[in-house]
Amino acid sequence: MSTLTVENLTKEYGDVTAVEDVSFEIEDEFVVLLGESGAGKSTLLRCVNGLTEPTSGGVYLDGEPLEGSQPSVGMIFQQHNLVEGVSAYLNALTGSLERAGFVESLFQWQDREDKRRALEALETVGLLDEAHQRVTQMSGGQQQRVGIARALVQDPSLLLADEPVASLDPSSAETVMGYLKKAATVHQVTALVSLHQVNIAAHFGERFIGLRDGQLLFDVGSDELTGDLIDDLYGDVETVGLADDPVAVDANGESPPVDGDDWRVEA
Ligand SMILES: Nc1ncnc2c1ncn2[C@@H]1O[C@H](COP(=O)(O)OP(=O)(O)OP(=O)(O)O)[C@@H](O)[C@H]1O
Repeated sequence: MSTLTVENLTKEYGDVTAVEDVSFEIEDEFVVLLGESGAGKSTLLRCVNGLTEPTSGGVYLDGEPLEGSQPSVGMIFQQHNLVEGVSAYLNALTGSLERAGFVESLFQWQDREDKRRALEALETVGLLDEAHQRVTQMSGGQQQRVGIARALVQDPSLLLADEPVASLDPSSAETVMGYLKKAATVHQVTALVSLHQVNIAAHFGERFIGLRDGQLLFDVGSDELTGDLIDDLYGDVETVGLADDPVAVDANGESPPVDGDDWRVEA
């Protein structure tokens, strides 16, 4: 398990401040990043994985500065970014490219260890039986699970996901999130996942970081995520079924339903 430290992070695009002086530290947790469209979630994740250079502030993994793309950071995108026309297995195997570099990987692909790791990752996401199926013949949810497997093959110590289930129907979204959480747990990887579906966030998150207009609005545990906080986060957006009680657990200590309209923010 690793510790991610985000320290006074600011990112400006010309006159637009996408992320403003955000600080937090996460360790051994499955953390959900919440915020409406334009709140700065993608920019924050891109600064953490080195795709975007911060204007000021820093990002550290286990105390070491994270600069540029790092193999220790696995990323799962909304669009799966898979290699079309080849199998789930070969796509999972490309995760080793991130770890070893392209030329080395051409040789390493003969490496039993990488092959074993790819099959193991596909098993983690429940796709071992489909390992040799072409990804273009798979559903959106299955493709995203291949994306998770690919990130695992990279052997990261930090897993980032930017709206990983935004394009999926509620049932597939729940399935994919279940596998994502399992992947983080089994591989003991700290995870930071941006989501806009509050119901799914409440079901899977262990901690919630809310961004509004680029600023950190809240950083709370699952028993502190209230309807009021969600209202603050989404402003005028109507929330359905959110009480003042914590949304992550009900009176019986149960998580709210993932399906169903209750708990969902209506855009
Ligand atoms: N490359 C860029 N150039 C200029 N402005 C940008 C760029 N990327 C993001 N922004 C701006 O920064 C702000 C935050 O955008 P960002 O994409 O990080 O938000 P978000 O919360 O991820 O939104 P969404 O959920 O819609 O992706 C927005 O005002 C956006 O227009």
